[in-house]
Amino acid sequence: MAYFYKEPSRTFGEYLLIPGYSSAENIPTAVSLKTPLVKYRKGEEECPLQMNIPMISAIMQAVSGDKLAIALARQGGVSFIYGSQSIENEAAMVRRVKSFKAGYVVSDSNLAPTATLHDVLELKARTGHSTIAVTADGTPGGKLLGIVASRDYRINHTPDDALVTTFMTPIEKLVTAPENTSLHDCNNIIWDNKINTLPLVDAEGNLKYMVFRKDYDSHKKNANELLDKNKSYVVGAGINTRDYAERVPALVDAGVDVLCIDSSEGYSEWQSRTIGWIREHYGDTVKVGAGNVVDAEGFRFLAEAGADFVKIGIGGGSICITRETKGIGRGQATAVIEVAKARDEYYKETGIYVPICSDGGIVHDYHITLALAMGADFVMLGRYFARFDESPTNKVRINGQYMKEYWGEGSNRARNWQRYDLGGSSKLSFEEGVDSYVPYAGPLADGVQTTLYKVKSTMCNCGALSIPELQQKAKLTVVSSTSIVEGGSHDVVLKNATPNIING
Ligand SMILES: NC(=O)C1=CN([C@@H]2O[C@H](COP(=O)(O)OP(=O)(O)OC[C@H]3O[C@@H](n4cnc5c(N)ncnc54)[C@H](O)[C@@H]3O)[C@@H](O)[C@H]2O)C=CC1
Ligand SMILES: O=c1[nH]c(=O)c2[nH+]cn([C@@H]3O[C@H](COP(=O)(O)O)[C@@H](O)[C@H]3O)c2[nH]1
Ligand SMILES: [K+]
Repeated sequence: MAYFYKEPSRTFGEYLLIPGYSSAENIPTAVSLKTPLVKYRKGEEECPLQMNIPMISAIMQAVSGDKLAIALARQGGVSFIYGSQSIENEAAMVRRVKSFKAGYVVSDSNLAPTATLHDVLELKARTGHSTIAVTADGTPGGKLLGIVASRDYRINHTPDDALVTTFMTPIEKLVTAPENTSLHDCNNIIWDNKINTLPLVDAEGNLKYMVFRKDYDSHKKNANELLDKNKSYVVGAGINTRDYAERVPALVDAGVDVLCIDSSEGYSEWQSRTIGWIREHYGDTVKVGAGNVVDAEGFRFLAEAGADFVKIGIGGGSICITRETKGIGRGQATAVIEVAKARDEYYKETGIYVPICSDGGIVHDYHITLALAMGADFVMLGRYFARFDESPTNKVRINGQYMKEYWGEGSNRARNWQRYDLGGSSKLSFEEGVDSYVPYAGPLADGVQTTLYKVKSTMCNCGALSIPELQQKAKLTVVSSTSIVEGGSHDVVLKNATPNIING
C-alpha cells in the first residue's frame, strides 16, 4: 500500500521566526554569512570551498551567464553557468569568468592612428567610455601609440576631421607600467602621478590592460569577493546526466571550481552514475553537487553516491509548473527541514558534513533567513537574480515599467535538448516551465547588499552572529492563514498601492 505522510507539506510563507535574546554584540555588521559549499570533515578540516554569502544563482539561461557570475562572485557568492547550451559555449563562459581580472580591463574603446575626432565622438557615444586607446592597428592588443581622453579636445574648436594623433597624449608623455604590475602597485602609480588611467603594456609595447582610478575604489568596496588562489573569481557550472564524459573535462579544462548536476529530480541511477564517473576520473579533486531531492531518502542516496552538496526543491520555483504537470513535489519548507535533519544524521554517522541548498521559491528576502534557520547552508535563486542588470536577458518596458525576461529551463523557450529525446521524438513532450517577465531591479550589488542586510538584521533578532548559530538558536512557528493576513498592512487605505510581493 502507498505511503501517506502524516503532516501536510508546508512552504516558507507559512512560517515565522520568534526572536531570541539579542545582546549588545548582535549588530548586523558583526554577522558573518560564511558558509560551506562542498562537503568536508567538519571539526577535523577546513571546508575546501566556502562562500562569503549564502547565495548561488540558478542554472538557467535567463540567469547565470558570465556577467552575472562575475557580479555575484564579487559579492561573495557563486553562479552556476547554465548547461542547456553547447559544451563549447558553456566552457567559454567559464573561461571568461576565470580570466576576468578584477581591476584590469581589456580596453573596449580603441582606434587606429588614421581615426579622426569624428570617430572618437562616435565611439564614445557607442561605448559610453571617454578614454580611448590609440593603437597601431586599432585593436585592444595592438602597439600603444597614445590615449585620448575628454580633456584632449574641445568640441566646436577641434576640427571634426582632426587626426587623433594630433591631439592624443602620445606614448612618450604617458605613464605606463609592465603587464604584470600588481593592482596595488598600479594604484600607487595612479596616485603618485595624479592620473586617471594607467595602461599596462608588454615588452613589445603592446597594450594589455587598462587600470582605472575609479575602478579601484569599487574594488576596495568588495571586501566579500570570492577568489580562488590565483585571485580569479570562483565560478560553478551545470552539467547533465548524459554528456558528462565530454562536458566535465571541457569545464574542468576551462577552470571551473565546482559543478552541479542540473535536474528536476535527483534520486536516480543517472545521478549516481554521473557522480561515479567523476570520482573514477578525477577522484575528489572535481567538486560536484547533485539534486534535486525533497526527502531524507533522496538526500542519503546522493550523499552515499558521493555528492559534494545536495540541492532541495521540486516544483517550488517561480516559473515552475512541475507540480501541475507531473504531480510531483513537496512544500519547500518541509523538504528543507527533513533534509537538514538527514544531513545532520549523516554527519553524526560518518563525520562528513554535506552542505544542503534550498533551490527555488524564495519570494521575500526573509524567506532566505527562514531557509537558513531551517537548516539550509545556502539558497539557489533564479527569479531574484534574473531581475538585475547583469542577468543575460532583455530589459523591456511594459506599461511604463521596466521588466526583465525570465523563463524556465523546462519551458519551450529554453529549448533544453535534455528534454527532447525522451522516446526519440524531436518535439518537446510537454512544458514544465513558463516564459515570463520580472520587475527590473537595477545592479546586482545593490540588491544583494540590501537583501543581506535584512537577513543579518533578523539574525540579530534571533541572537545569532553566524549561520550555524542561527540554525542552533532559531525558534520557528507555523502561522495560521488569519495571522498571515495580520502580518501585512491591513485595515488602512494605502496611499501608494504598489504591491511589494515581487520586490522582496
Ligand atoms: N527544480 C525543479 O522543480 C524543476 C527544475 N527543472 C529544470 O528543468 C531542466 C530539465 O530538468 P529535467 O527535465 O529533470 O532533466 P533531466 O535531464 O534530469 O531529465 C530528463 C529525462 O531524462 C531522463 N534521463 C536522464 N539522464 C538520462 C540518461 N543518461 N539516459 C537516458 N535518460 C536519461 C530522466 O530520467 C528524465 O526522464 C533543469 O534545468 C531543471 O533544473 C524542471 C522542472 C522542475
Ligand atoms: O518546474 C520547473 N520548470 C522549469 O522550467 C524550471 N526551470 C528552473 N526551475 C527551477 O526553479 C528554480 C528557480 O526558482 P525561483 O525562480 O523561484 O528562484 C531553479 O533553480 C530550478 O530548480 C524550474 N522548475
Ligand atoms: K526517482
